[in-house]
Amino acid sequence: MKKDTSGKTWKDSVALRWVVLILVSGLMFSTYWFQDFFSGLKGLMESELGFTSEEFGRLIGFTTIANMFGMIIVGGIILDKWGLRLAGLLFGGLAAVGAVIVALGSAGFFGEDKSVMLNTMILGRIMFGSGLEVVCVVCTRAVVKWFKGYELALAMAINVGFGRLGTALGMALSVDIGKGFVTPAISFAATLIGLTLIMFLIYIVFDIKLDRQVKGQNAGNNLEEEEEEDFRFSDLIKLITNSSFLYIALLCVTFYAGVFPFIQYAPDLLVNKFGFSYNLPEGQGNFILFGSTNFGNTMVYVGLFIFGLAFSMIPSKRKTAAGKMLAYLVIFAVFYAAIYSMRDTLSLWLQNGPKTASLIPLGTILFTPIFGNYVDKKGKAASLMILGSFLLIFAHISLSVFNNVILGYLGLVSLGVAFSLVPAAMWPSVAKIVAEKRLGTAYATMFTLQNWGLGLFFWGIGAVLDLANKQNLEAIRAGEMMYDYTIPVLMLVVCGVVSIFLSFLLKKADRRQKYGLELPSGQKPE
Ligand SMILES: NCCCC[C@H](NC(=O)[C@@H](N)CC(=O)O)C(=O)O
Repeated sequence: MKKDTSGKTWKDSVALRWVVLILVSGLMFSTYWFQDFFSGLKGLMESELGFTSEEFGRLIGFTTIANMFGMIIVGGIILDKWGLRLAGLLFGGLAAVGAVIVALGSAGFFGEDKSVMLNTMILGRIMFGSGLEVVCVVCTRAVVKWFKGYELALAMAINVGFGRLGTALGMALSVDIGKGFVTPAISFAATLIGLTLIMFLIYIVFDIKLDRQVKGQNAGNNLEEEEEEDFRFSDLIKLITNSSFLYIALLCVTFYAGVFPFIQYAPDLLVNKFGFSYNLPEGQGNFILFGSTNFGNTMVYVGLFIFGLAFSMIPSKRKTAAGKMLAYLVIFAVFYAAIYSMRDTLSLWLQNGPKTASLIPLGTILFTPIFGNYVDKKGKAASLMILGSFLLIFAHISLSVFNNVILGYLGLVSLGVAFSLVPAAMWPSVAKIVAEKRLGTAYATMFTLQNWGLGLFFWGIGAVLDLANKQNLEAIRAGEMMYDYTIPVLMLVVCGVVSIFLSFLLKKADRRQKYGLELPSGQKPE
């Protein structure tokens, strides 16, 4: 093979970096899809499989169990020892096998008794959940490896954006994909993980090449290879005794416990509380599905939108003010035309529970990079976490105690904004508090704690829902009454209140410890 003597590596090429980002983000897309798509199927799981709300909650809650007891730490250690290629394959594979077991369990492959079906599906979800979180850490590491020194914050936001897209599409389309049945929707979601594992295999080829190039460069320049530090328990102790890290880790638990579990129940809440539907009227509103008459139009809009976006991203030095204005104009016009031409479809979508709820993660794809950019340029990360926690409280109050659909929409919007603000401010702040070589340990610790909150509320909302509606369960199952979601959602207000408290403590600790969380990226406190 010819030796590259240019001194450049594949990560110095913009095009190759973005190809790598797409290849790696595939696994984020499919695992987030599988994590969240059950939310659109809750009604169907009750009517087809006979699951209660508690059983639905148990099924999604158990996804976190292995992670609560150290699976992510084990994954982190394996990642340190074997590298991200093997760890990605191993944990991506585990997620895929778990997903297949869920699909087989739901089809009655292991037995048609309800408890056998539920337990085998739970087993599959536990395996899937163990893979999911380590996959998230592997993807973050891969993005850092290729984008450090380049567009790291943007790449991270886009990587999480792929995950959110998976969540949104999984929620919105699973009922249509299943065509009234649970198993086809699960099989589709499991197949997605398999397909994106193939994308990861292609990524491995790129990764091997980069490693060889870097090794060659280092040998040529007589440089030592940059060693990443392995996971150490002493690091963990150091981390949790750092008050800023402790507050941000606890905030990660309470904030995400108020969001991810809610998303699993949001479509069902909209159906039961505000009279939304689970299904669209026959043959209408599915413009996004392949083969529909509007598919061509949609693709034209998507193409133009990408063109505008790409043009606006050309560095300002190489672009005139008029060019910049033109790019924004293209984006705005395409957006307006798309919304206008899809108005009939959209009004149908806004009466459908899963599709309306999917707008929460969909909105974050746009807003997270915008807030991320604000944090990079202006700082104020701790203050934005306070604001995000406040919006979380507003969202849950307006979706629980009031019975007004407009307030309900406002609640969903503020939840979407909070879900963009806090992650955009939180994850770069962790990188300010923790030294880069300890970031792997920091993420693994935060995700482990986070899984305790998630597990509790994934299950807890379903269990409290059954409990609060105990007198009417028979009538609800017979379709004569609706679930009352007031108490389960009101519980989540507590998550918002504790989050505000923690973000204030974080801001105060940062003033003392001087990590510069309120300052723009790269600026250090005096
Ligand atoms: N660079 C870190 C990105 C984390 C994004 C964050 N994901 C999580 O918190 C995961 N533990 C959740 C999961 O995988 O289910 C997010 O905002 O999605």
